[in-house]
Amino acid sequence: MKIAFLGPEASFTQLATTQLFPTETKIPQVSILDCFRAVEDGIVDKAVVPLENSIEGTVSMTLDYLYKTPEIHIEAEAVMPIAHHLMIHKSQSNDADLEKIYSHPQALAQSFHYLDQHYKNIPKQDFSSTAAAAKHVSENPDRKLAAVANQFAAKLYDLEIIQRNIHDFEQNHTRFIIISKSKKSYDNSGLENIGRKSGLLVSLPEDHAGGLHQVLSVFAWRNMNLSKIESRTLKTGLGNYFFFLNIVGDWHPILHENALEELKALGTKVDFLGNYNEYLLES
Ligand SMILES: O=C(O)C(=O)C[C@]1(C(=O)O)C=C[C@@H](O)C=C1
Repeated sequence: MKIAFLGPEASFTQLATTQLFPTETKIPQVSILDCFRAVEDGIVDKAVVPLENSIEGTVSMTLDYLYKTPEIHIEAEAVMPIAHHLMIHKSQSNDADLEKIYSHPQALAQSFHYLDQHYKNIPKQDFSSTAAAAKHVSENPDRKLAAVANQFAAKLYDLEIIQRNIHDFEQNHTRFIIISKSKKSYDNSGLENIGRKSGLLVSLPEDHAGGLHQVLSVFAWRNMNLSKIESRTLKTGLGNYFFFLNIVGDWHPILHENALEELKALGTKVDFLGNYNEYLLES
């Protein structure tokens, strides 16, 4: 089996993928979009992508491509603690006169206050992943560059960590999802299972008073507990959104199927992403 992930080696997504699929063939991708494409085109069986971070919120690219590719489902979720470190090339003795700090936009955002306090005037530049940023620093020994990445990237790319744990809040976790075209759910008794949930994408037919209330009442009177509701722009004009919803627990074949039917009867477009396990990974 082939698994795509947002690479390169030593990205946070790779750390998650290795715990979820220790023995499978893992194929790094340059972007989240490439992970979706690899699944869509059948180049891989599954992919692992980040969905949400406890400091910075939703990874909007993942949500957008879940919406755009209705044939792709979620097989499982996995939550992993995230620690960011600031690192430079070993040939640079210190952080004086730093030229630039590179990282994935999520990592820069998760460390925003630290970087603002200590490196306010140093330009920050987005990179496709934290590991790609670390690799770039390692390939430019003569420049005064720094990266925000994890300790495995520092080791792999032979960089010096000059400040540990620079994320702004101690509790920093990222939720990853396994995506595939199969409607199966991923099961792994070797990992800590922390719950079960379903994912749904819902868009309303047109903006009208009480539209969202009607959608939510479908779940409320059936006593279905929502753990997340997020709106995201449809990109068809200001004020047009779709909603990503999580429902806690197992999928009840009658109660839940009826809920889907009722949502459709309200004129909403519903994409059921799956009923799946949530695991806790190690950092
Ligand atoms: O850049 C990486 O290393 C990634 O795996 C991506 C990613 C993300 O998109 O959220 C994963 C976990 C961290 O939150 C920071 C970055």
